[in-house]
Amino acid sequence: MATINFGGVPETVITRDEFPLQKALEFLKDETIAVIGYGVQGPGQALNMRDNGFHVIVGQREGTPSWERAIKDGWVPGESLFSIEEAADKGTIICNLLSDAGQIALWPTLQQYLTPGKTLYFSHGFGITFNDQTGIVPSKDIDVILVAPKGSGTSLRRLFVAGGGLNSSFAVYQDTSGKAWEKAIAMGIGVGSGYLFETDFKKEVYSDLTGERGVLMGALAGIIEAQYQVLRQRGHSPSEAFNETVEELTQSLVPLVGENGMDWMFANCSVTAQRGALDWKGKFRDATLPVLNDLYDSVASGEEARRTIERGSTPNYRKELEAELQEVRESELWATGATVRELRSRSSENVEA
Ligand SMILES: NC(=O)c1ccc[n+]([C@@H]2O[C@H](COP(=O)([O-])OP(=O)(O)OC[C@H]3O[C@@H](n4cnc5c(N)ncnc54)[C@H](O)[C@@H]3O)[C@@H](O)[C@H]2O)c1
Ligand SMILES: CC(C)(O)[C@@H](O)C(=O)O
Ligand SMILES: [Mg+2]
Ligand SMILES: [Mg+2]
Repeated sequence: MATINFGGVPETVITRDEFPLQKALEFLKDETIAVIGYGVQGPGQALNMRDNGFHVIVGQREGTPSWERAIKDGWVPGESLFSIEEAADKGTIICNLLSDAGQIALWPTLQQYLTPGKTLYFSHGFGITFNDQTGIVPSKDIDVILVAPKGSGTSLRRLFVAGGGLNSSFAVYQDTSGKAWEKAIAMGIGVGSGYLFETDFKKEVYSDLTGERGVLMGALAGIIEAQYQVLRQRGHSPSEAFNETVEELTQSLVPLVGENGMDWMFANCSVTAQRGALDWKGKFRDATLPVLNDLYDSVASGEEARRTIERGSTPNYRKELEAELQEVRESELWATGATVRELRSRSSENVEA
């Protein structure tokens, strides 16, 4: 463990220096890690752990697109790819990576295989924190741990393949073995985390639901739509509106923020831009603070969980989602985006040629 100063606040984190992969492998050498669910996190975590040398099996519903994808990824039916029930039976660490709504439906099944001494692993505090709605109440004779990568499973895998790592939080909910804390860290290292910071199940789910509904996804998508609309209504072309709203954000300015911070991005723009952005930053913060507080209240009251469960449990959910995403994709804004991306790849081909 290392105590590191985060903007003046000391925090304890774990990196691969304090907990090397070899130590994680040694710690989990007798465990069979069963990754249940092969959606987005499932593949990222299962493949990273397999490549890191852990004993991993996958449990997924046969005949689904995810089952076929697992085969393409090298999981072998009957050897390392099983039905959910069989994998849960064989596994000693059961990674519950079904969708959060799917976890509710599958809980009565999964529960039967969580015999004393086994470990139940989550990548989200959702099921446990909102167990008045999910019914997920584990028995007292198992360890219950969490490792939550702070990003998409796709990024978790891409960064791992590129030799990097995605930061994750970790938490222990139940420690019956006396080893749950190290187990969680070893799993965190195994799935390819950069550094690990400790949390609890409730803080993980409150911050995660706020982040994805807020700046990371919901607010980002909303503010982009609003600015594009203003520019279009004031007579700007789709190219101009899209470039000034999205393309420059993703291709030029946000990478600079990621590389060296907000002030570095500001420092690399004109005085005109810096002055205006610094003047307007406060207005945007003040305008959105009440919305973000409403959002946090809605998370903390369980309302966001209720809506997620209600929508995510309908049999038509995937179809309805696809219709919503299609509407986004086919809007003028994002259709312009597709064309701009196309032109982007053409210009990089020209550079390579
Ligand atoms: N998507 C991410 O990158 C991400 C990031 C961090 C944490 N998480 C957490 O990881 C967990 C898994 O998320 P995900 O996005 O990979 O899930 P997902 O929505 O992609 O679903 C995962 C799998 O669950 C299966 N499934 C869903 N309902 C089912 C049911 N009723 N019966 C059987 N199988 C069912 C699906 O077939 C799919 O293979 C969740 O707790 C999520 O909050 C996800
Ligand atoms: C990738 C995210 C948004 O960080 C995750 O929280 C999710 O639910 O998919
Ligand atoms: Mg989330
Ligand atoms: Mg998240």
